[in-house]
Formats: sequence, structure tokens, C-alpha cells
Amino acid sequence: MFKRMFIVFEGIDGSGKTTQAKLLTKKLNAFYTCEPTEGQIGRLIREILKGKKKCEKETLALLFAADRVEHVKLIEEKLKESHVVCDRYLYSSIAYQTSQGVDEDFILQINRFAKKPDIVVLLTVDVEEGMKRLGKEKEIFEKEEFLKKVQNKYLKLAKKEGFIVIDTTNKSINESHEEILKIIKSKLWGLSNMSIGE
Ligand SMILES: Nc1ncnc2c1ncn2[C@@H]1O[C@H](COP(=O)(O)OP(=O)(O)OP(=O)(O)O)[C@@H](O)[C@H]1O
Ligand SMILES: Cc1cn([C@H]2C[C@H](O)[C@@H](COP(=O)(O)O)O2)c(=O)[nH]c1=O
Repeated sequence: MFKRMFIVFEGIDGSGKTTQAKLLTKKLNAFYTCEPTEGQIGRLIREILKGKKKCEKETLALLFAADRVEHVKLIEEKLKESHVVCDRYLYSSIAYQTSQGVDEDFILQINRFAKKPDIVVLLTVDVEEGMKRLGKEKEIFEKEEFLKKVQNKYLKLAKKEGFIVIDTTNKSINESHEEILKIIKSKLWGLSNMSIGE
């Protein structure tokens, strides 16, 4: 039977998520979306990430969860029409906010409404290489030591939850895309016997 897939890309800043999520979206004729969203809560989060506004780490965790409540509604709507490719989701909250020192159970509780993705792709990168790829205007989490902690947390989650893990460190954008596509195609065929782009 035909099933539309909810595919999530995760990884530290500079791992190549946006680039790869957009390439896959095009290939699958899917709907692309990201977190933080472009909505009013997402915009407030961006100001905090740029250091223009400050709040407690638990408040930030609650803002990400609130933004996600709105986002899940959109994702469910879009899944009626096509596959959905999402650039960051719940696992960003688990990896980043626990690395900031927020209690993991608190994060899981406030995100218990979150729809489970069908596939999660974790992109990894050597942290120094990832930092080099980023622009000059750094956001609050774009610091080497912090991102190492976040990546370790992601790798633990990947093992527990069965994410697809792809290292982009020494690969070109196209090489990473081909590797992702190959695995996603086999998963899609395995899950629903459907053809790509349907
Ligand atoms: N495999 C790669 N090799 C070299 N450069 C890359 C690779 N993948 C992405 N880039 C470049 O690195 C920069 C960051 O990529 P991208 O925005 O996709 O990363 P990201 O993981 O979404 O980062 P962020 O989380 O900070 O938004 C872009 O300029 C992109 O062109
Ligand atoms: C969804 C989500 C995001 N973050 C962090 C991770 C990044 O540092 C920024 C988002 O910026 P990007 O350019 O889209 O990578 O926000 C987080 O800490 N928690 C979350 O739930």
C-alpha cells in the first residue's frame, strides 16, 4: 500500500542538512520544511539564537516545543499530499538542549505530542570542518566544544533509535547526496513498494 514518508534530517551545524534535505526534496518531489519554523515562535527563537534576546535554557526548550506543536499540524497536512522532508526536528531538542544541561525527561515530556518520523538521517561531520563551512555570523550554539558534545549525543541517539548515519566530512555535496539517495530509495521500496516521486 502507498505510504507517504516523513523524513527527518538531523546533525550539528555545518553537517550539510539543509543542502541534503533540499536535494532529496527535489528528487522525491516532496515538501521541504524546517525548524525553527518561519512562524512567530520560530522567529522569536531565531532572535535568541542570534543573541539578540536572552532566556533560560528551559524556556528555550519550551519555545522549540511550542514551535513544533504548530509545525506538526503543517506536517500532517502536507503528508496528505506528498512525502515531507524536515530539516531538524525533535532530536535537535534532545541533542542540543540536553547538551545545554536541560533534563532529558523534561524535553521528552514537553514534546510527547511529536509525530514519530518514518526515517531519520543523521549527518555527521568533523566538528572543525563543519565550523569552517559556516558563515561568519555565528549563532549561540556554533562553538566547537559545544558541538562536539551535541554530536556525541546524536550518535548515542542514532544507535538507540536506528537512524541512518552518514559522515559528510570528506565527501562532496554530490557524493553525500548519492549515498543518501541510495539508502532512502531502498528504505522507501522496503517500506511501501512504491516508486520514487509518486
Ligand atoms: N559535503 C560538503 N562539502 C563541502 N561543503 C559543504 C558540504 N555540504 C554542505 N556544504 C556547505 O556548507 C555550508 C553549510 O551547509 P548547510 O547549510 O547545508 O549545513 P547545515 O547542517 O544545514 O548547517 P546549519 O545547521 O548551521 O544550518 C553551505 O555553504 C554548503 O554549501
Ligand atoms: C530545532 C532545534 C534547533 N536547535 C538549534 C540548532 C541550531 O544551532 C539552531 C538552528 O539553526 P539552523 O541554522 O537551522 O541549524 O537551533 C535547538 O537547539 N533545538 C531544537 O529543537
